[in-house]
Amino acid sequence: MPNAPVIGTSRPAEVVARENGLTIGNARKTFATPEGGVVKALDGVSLQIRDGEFFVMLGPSGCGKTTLLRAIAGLEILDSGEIYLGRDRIDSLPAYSRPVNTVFQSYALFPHLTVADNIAFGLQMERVPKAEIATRVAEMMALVRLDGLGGRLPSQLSGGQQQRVALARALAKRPRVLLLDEPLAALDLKLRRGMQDELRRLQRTTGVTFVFVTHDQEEALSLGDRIAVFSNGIPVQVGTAEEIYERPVNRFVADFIGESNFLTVPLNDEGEFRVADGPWLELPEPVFAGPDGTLTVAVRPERLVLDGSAPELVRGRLSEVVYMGTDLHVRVALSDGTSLAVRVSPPFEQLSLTPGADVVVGASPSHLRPLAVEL
Ligand SMILES: Nc1ncnc2c1ncn2[C@@H]1O[C@H](COP(=O)(O)OP(=O)(O)OP(=O)(O)O)[C@@H](O)[C@H]1O
Repeated sequence: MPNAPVIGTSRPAEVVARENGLTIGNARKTFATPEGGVVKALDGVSLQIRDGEFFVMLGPSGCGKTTLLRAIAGLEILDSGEIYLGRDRIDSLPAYSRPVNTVFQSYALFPHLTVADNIAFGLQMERVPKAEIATRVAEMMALVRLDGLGGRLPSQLSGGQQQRVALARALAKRPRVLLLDEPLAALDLKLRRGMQDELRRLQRTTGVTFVFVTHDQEEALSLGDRIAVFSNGIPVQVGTAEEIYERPVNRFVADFIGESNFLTVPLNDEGEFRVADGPWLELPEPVFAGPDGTLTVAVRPERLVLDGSAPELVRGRLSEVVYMGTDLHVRVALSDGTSLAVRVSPPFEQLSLTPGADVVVGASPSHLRPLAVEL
């Protein structure tokens, strides 16, 4: 009965997950520092990256992103943990026999080889037949829009074009996973934005799984199907750009991605909170208060309003109003001495927002994010 429905599965979820994508299980890596100390670069990382996904690893400098990328590539050996590609365990394979390829920030092109020869290099090493190499090089040059530049040396190309050669070279071997370590960091802002569009297009066209490391949160939000935010050697949150921006799991994520107001608020017996001398409000979701009876609520400046269009959060006095063209950056001083950042979008002319004016700050409950107490 080939078409009989399959009802349920007795296989554990992790076994099913491992059949596809890239699975990292409890990866640990420490380094001895020259000063005689020890750094935990990876402190028990578990991640499931899906086939054909644009996956971004984001975090501040030193949080372990590059170490994990290098471990996937085989350039770093884990102290413990496992890496699977589909059902195959790859963490004990030498780098050259893993079906992954890496693009570095430095491009690492061969300066004495032409663009076409740079792209062909890996294929020649694998003894791919000549005719096949020629076809694939032409295909790759078209893919990264470098037609006509095959005879040039890297030094005769712009930074953006060199980066395209590096991408073409890495994709020519048709890896299952392409690892990208801050590949756009050396480009100026405008070129960088252009290359981000290009990378998304390349990823969609080829269907290759991209694992992309960056410390630039805007880049991460614009590129990633999903993003892992790293801190101190572990991913603290994994989710879509929207999930991470709108529902950060803790203060670190709320602070690292975008801008947030962090309000320390008391909680009463009814489970309500208030900001400074504002009205008592219901919590949008139940959260435990810290030992001192307070909790932290995060709210984005652009989610606060001054025009009465959302329920009152607190009253205050404008202490600063900065005109930024597309919006106003405003600070509101509260009775308890704290100050709130608020972004006001146009039209703001009727609101008569001048320093010293009394204002009512409003917020919809769904935009208030109580943060779990960090133990
Ligand atoms: N070969 C090494 N020897 C000693 N310490 C290392 C080595 N490689 C990395 N580290 C340390 O391990 C930690 C994680 O480094 P890693 O390069 O993975 O961070 P990162 O998040 O990629 O940072 P960046 O964005 O600055 O590259 C850092 O504290 C770093 O100093």
